[in-house]
Amino acid sequence: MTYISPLTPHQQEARKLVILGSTGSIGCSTIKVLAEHPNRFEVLALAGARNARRLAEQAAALRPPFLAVLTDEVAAELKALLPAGYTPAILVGPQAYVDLARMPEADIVLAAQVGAAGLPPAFAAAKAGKIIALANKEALVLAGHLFRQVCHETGAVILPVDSEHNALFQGMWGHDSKDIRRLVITASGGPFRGKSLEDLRQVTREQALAHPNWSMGAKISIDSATLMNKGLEVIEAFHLFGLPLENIDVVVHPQSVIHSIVEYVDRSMLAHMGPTDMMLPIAYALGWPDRLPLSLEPLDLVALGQISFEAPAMDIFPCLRYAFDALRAGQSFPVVLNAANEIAVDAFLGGRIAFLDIPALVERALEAHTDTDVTSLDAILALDSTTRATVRSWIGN
Ligand SMILES: NC(=O)C1=CN([C@@H]2O[C@H](COP(=O)(O)OP(=O)(O)OC[C@H]3O[C@@H](n4cnc5c(N)ncnc54)[C@H](OP(=O)(O)O)[C@@H]3O)[C@@H](O)[C@H]2O)C=CC1
Ligand SMILES: CC(=O)[C@@H](O)[C@H](O)COP(=O)(O)O
Ligand SMILES: [Mn+2]
Repeated sequence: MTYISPLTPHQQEARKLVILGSTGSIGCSTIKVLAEHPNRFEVLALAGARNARRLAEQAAALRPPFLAVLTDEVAAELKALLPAGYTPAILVGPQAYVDLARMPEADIVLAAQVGAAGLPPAFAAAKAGKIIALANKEALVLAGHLFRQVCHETGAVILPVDSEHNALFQGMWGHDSKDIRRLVITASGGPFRGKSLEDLRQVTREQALAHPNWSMGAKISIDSATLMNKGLEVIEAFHLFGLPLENIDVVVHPQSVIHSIVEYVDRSMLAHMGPTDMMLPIAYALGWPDRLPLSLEPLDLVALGQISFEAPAMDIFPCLRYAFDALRAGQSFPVVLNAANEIAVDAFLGGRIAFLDIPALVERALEAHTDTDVTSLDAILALDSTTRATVRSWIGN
């Protein structure tokens, strides 16, 4: 397995962090974790994209020497918002994220940008042999096969932040892979669990964004509503943990208090339970192999009363099935799946297509595709780009 840490336990020196996507939902939860452990971490860099105001607030509190944003306009806005006397270097554009991800001084890169834009920096961190606290699941969906090879070559370590994978990692830690029979990824079922296809024709953007248990960014919230999030997570688990796809299952667990389950060869199952708060997996990844205390409210089991499980309704939410199919069909299919999904989700959020057009566009893109070579980052990014253009042309924008 590629995720054995080179760090010694109970390391005393402050770990130097680069936080990519600091202005997002995961980024903000990360900053709350840091506030509870000010002496354990030193922030070298914070990177947002367009939210200059939030980045300025974070930077004013943490004073990192480097900041990054997507455009010159946002950089100018950011500069004007910084406190007097604090003059960090402000880097601009996609290359800035790559440069920060491979900074020699950095111990850990937290990769929390949304979408395929997160791939080049996460890949640069892997090539530079960093410890990567990975929230950006899309990076593994597109290039999991390349990460595996690069981590092996450079000694880079991927510590999963995605709650299910972090839970699985906790259940696998200390075990040889021959001890593990099956990984069971839990799914909330999203805001439309139990709905019929007829019901789904009518749903609005606001209904789709209203996740029953988690507060998250817009794109992943829509992915949860279509079950594409769970599909992406199956592909993520496949690459992270190296088990055959047949040994990875999904079960709907509407309460989202069991974050995932490891089944061992003797058929015992270890379920990871905890509050539905991303501070928990973030702190585990940043502190690993130590476990950092957090001031979260405990899970009140008596108040919770009951937990339940059911099979995912793949006939109503076919995106989950498309992800399994894409992984079986060949290495380039998940790239197409992801690109089509990103364009479709963006169009849905922009009011240009209906909810059920998301799975329809993904299916059409997969059907139109024949397997191509994706053995380099450039080839992956090229396929990502052409798929986006094709799906945009279908939508008509
Ligand atoms: N939120 C959650 O609870 C979970 C999230 N994840 C994964 O973590 C990642 C982040 O999710 P989340 O925090 O919810 O997303 P958000 O939309 O809340 O935040 C996205 C972050 O990425 C930045 N960003 C947006 N576009 C670009 C771009 N083109 N280039 C560089 N940076 C960009 C945003 O900057 P700005 O806002 O400044 O424009 C922001 O910092 C996703 O891959 C998601 O699947 C995984 C598990 C749980
Ligand atoms: C918090 C987290 O990790 C999300 O990926 C979450 O799992 C989304 O919920 P769903 O189970 O509804 O996709
Ligand atoms: Mn998840």
